[in-house]
Amino acid sequence: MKISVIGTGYVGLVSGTCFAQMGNSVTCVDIDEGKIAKLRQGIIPIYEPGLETMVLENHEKGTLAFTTDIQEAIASTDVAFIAVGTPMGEDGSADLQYVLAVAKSIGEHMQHYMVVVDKSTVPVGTADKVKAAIQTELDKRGVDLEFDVVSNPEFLKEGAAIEDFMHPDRVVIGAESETAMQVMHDLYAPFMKKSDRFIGMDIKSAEMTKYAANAMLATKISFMNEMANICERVGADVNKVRHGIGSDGRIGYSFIYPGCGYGGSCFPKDVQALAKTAKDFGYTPRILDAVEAVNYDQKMVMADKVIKRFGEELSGLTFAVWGLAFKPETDDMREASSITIINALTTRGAKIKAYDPKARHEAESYYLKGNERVEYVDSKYDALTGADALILVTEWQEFRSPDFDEIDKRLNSPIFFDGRNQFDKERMARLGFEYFQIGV
Ligand SMILES: NC(=O)C1=CN([C@@H]2O[C@H](COP(=O)(O)OP(=O)(O)OC[C@H]3O[C@@H](n4cnc5c(N)ncnc54)[C@H](O)[C@@H]3O)[C@@H](O)[C@H]2O)C=CC1
Ligand SMILES: O=C(O)[C@H]1O[C@H](OP(=O)(O)OP(=O)(O)OC[C@H]2O[C@@H](n3ccc(=O)[nH]c3=O)[C@H](O)[C@@H]2O)[C@H](O)[C@@H](O)[C@@H]1O
Repeated sequence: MKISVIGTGYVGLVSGTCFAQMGNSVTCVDIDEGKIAKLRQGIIPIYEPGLETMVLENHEKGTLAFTTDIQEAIASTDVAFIAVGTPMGEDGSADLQYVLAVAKSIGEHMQHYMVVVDKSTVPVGTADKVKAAIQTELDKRGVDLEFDVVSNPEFLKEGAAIEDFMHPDRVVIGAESETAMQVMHDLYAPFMKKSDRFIGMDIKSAEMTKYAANAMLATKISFMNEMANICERVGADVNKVRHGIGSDGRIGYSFIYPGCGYGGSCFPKDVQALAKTAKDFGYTPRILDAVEAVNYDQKMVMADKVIKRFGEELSGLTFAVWGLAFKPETDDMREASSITIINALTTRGAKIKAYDPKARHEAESYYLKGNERVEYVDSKYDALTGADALILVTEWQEFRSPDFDEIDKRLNSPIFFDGRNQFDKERMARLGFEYFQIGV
């Protein structure tokens, strides 16, 4: 099939590349000229395992093209995906301006029947708005063209995006017409050779499915963080409790890791957007509000432990921070807990020596830009030299079996704050560390 993917970010670039990998002819469109110029030169603007090789291969083969010209891209397109951002607006709702701008452009340039697929995460009812925006432009042009708008929420995780897209748990499609449903089934069939995991439904339910999935996952995390905070106060160990409850198949082990809060571009904004939708429709979403409130506080838990140990005034102290990205295997720092922790400590006068395998550029150029108390270093051990304690924020694999002698040697004293509960507290005590975890 001939496919256009409009919006070449984490979702658009991964989706477009995976569709090309399956033999489709794909054009990725973006308004960011710098991004498109880089991609044309074979420079991948984000870090995502496995993505670079696949982009380069398909770009060379001619199955994956990049452009800023939406008119050219959709001229011969069967299916156009909208994969632009839906950031959080000031009142918590999803900002649809980018989605509707793309819909308008599609209406301005469409030449034949097309399936327009909304892959961005959007509130229930957005497909109707997309349809109306396209129709308005067609009416202005005085042309009578048929098109279908379909909802196809994306469930990939950053850091495992290629794997998730190539082997999806499910493909959810909300469509009104049989033709569109069939087109989407044909497009995704190669990704579901083992078993058909295609779930067709009405559009509103598909839109809602995306928010329900993210809200459920965020709820599991906030629930577990709340259990951790209770464990800590009553003298229990949340790591043992996690094992104890995860073994129940009804609960399961996934997404019950306590930590210093969830970040990323999706859970924080999607939980709040769903809560806003609920309120707009007259329902008070008590669970969603609590999930968000627990997470807001959780991002401060590690900084609070540092403050409790060293005092409110941190001038003259230096802390090594391992991990800046919101999770391992990505350079994405949107809503990362590291931002809250670092800002809380530097506001109290501390200096930070930070190391992240991939997110340094994002931190330096955007998310911690201007914070002159942060120094970036090129290795995890360099961060420790002369520091008063180590704070682990993101559990990259290279932090899992560190050389504890080296940590001990380089730190002023062996004090370790572990925001992702990576180590056994008895072992850390034997190694001579003053070791702080979450929920223990
Ligand atoms: N990042 C993730 O892991 C996931 C994101 N999503 C959802 O997918 C959507 C996209 O998210 P990301 O890929 O993270 O966003 P992103 O911010 O990485 O990328 C969005 C891209 O759209 C481009 N864009 C904006 N307006 C445009 C226009 N009029 N024409 C062409 N390009 C335009 C931007 O320049 C940017 O490159 C969001 O709704 C998000 O909630 C869904 C599942 C996973
Ligand atoms: O809509 C989206 O954008 C995506 O949001 C999440 O994916 P992502 O944000 O990339 O990463 P996750 O692996 O879900 O992690 C999110 C945050 O939760 C935290 N987390 C995760 C799991 C856990 O047990 N505990 C925990 O604190 C992570 O550290 C991270 O900060 C969902 O997992 C995807 O299915 C969804 O498509």
